[in-house]
Amino acid sequence: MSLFTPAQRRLAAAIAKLGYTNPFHPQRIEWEREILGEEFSGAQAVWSLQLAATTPDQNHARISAHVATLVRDASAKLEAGAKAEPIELELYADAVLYHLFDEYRIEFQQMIEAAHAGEPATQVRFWRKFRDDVARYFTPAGRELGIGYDPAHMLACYFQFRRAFFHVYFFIVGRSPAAARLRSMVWESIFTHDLRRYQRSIYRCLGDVTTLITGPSGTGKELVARAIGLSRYIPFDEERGRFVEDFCTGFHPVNLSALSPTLIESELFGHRRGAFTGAAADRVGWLETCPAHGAVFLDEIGELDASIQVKLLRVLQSRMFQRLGDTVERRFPGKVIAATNRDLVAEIDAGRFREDFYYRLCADRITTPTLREQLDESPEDLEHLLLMSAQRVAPEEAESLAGEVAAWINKHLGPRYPWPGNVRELEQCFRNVMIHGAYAPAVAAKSAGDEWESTARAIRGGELTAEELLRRYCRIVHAHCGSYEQTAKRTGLDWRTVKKKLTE
Ligand SMILES: Nc1ncnc2c1ncn2[C@@H]1O[C@H](COP(=O)(O)OP(=O)(O)OP(=O)(O)O)[C@@H](O)[C@H]1O
Repeated sequence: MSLFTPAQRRLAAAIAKLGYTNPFHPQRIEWEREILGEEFSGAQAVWSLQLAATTPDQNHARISAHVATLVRDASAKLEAGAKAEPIELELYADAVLYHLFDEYRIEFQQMIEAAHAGEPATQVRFWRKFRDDVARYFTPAGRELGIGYDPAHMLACYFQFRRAFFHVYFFIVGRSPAAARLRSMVWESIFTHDLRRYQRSIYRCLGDVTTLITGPSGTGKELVARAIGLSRYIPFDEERGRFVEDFCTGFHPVNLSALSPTLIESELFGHRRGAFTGAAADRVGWLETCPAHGAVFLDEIGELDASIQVKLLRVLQSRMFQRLGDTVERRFPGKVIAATNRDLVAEIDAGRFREDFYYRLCADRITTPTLREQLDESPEDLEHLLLMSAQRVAPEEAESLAGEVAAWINKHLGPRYPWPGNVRELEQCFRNVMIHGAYAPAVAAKSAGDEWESTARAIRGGELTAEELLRRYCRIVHAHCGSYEQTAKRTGLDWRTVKKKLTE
């Protein structure tokens, strides 16, 4: 007896693909469409938070119902003693994994929300039930099917997927392809592009890989770092029925530009009493307190003193460090996430950033898009982001408040305003308009806007030479991107040419 009907087999094959797809990649929508055929509804190109949505996403609920029926039918056959081909068992296992993830979605979500409200997120009350469910599907009527599975690892992976989804979906807002690419990149940074391989083996070592986030100020680099840091794999201890660490306590941001070199060293490496003037007692640094499954976030890494770059290079290379004034070798067990709005390539060129250090940082790179870039692709994101701000302060009248601020922006700043301070500036603009009924942009912002207006006028009048046009275009793009590297990428020029155009 075959485990599936031909239609079920097709469904199981599609589910196996959907279950392992990056949920923030447009491919996911294609699989959903393939599975649901005429039942598919909606035309969203990418999956993003619908702040003003009145109807929930129906596709997911429909697929879940199909998978539940498929799993129920197949497991009943297996319980009745049906034999299945290895390929069928593989498809069955994938469908069960998808189904169980769905079944426990709410429990995981509740754990995450409770953790954000201050409760420890280690104890798993539903562990025994989960383990029994897994056994029921994978050893029907006590029969070994030969499907290799470890319920504790499954639980750890499920919790990680749920956390990653939560931190990426609910916090990185925007419907533009640029925002979608960012969410997709963050997901890859957590799970790689091959989720099966990640679950099999890579989950053990991804903490050794440093993530470097670059992008202009106010574009969400810390948001991205937090999403990655709070979504690390945390093993589940089945003896004690709890996760070995609390994910909420595993993210340590250190703003390197706010501290003197000595303080940075002391914050990161710790010190011994008397190591420097003012070191009255021993101090344990972040590299030492960071849990094995946590992360230290080094913000503004481009500002780091050369002598500390050397020390950190050693940590990234060998994972070993010493407290200031101490000779004992200690091990850093966590992950490093670094961010900068500086153009590190230009910094290397200027002799301010070590090349060898850069190559230790750049194994996993993520670039955050400017707000202008997002609005160029999806102008309605302005209102969407304003809605996010409005919901924080006045949820009951968020839509009208966001609409009012959007109208003010369109009237007074115009739809082409460059937003040099990015989403952070938009948030400040929102507050200013809400409080004072107006917002005055900074001088730099105005001049970037003026540059655009005067260039547009000159183009319309056919007044510019090709040289001057390129120079001005580079200046406008640079005002949006904030770095030579990004400007070069956007314009297709070499970054040295960009630099020359900007300084001519
Ligand atoms: N895509 C986004 N979705 C939602 N909020 C965002 C997004 N990008 C930025 N923000 C918000 O903008 C503000 C600034 O973000 P964040 O501090 O992460 O920026 P940053 O790039 O680290 O800035 P800096 O380089 O100045 O440290 C935060 O309130 C953050 O929540």
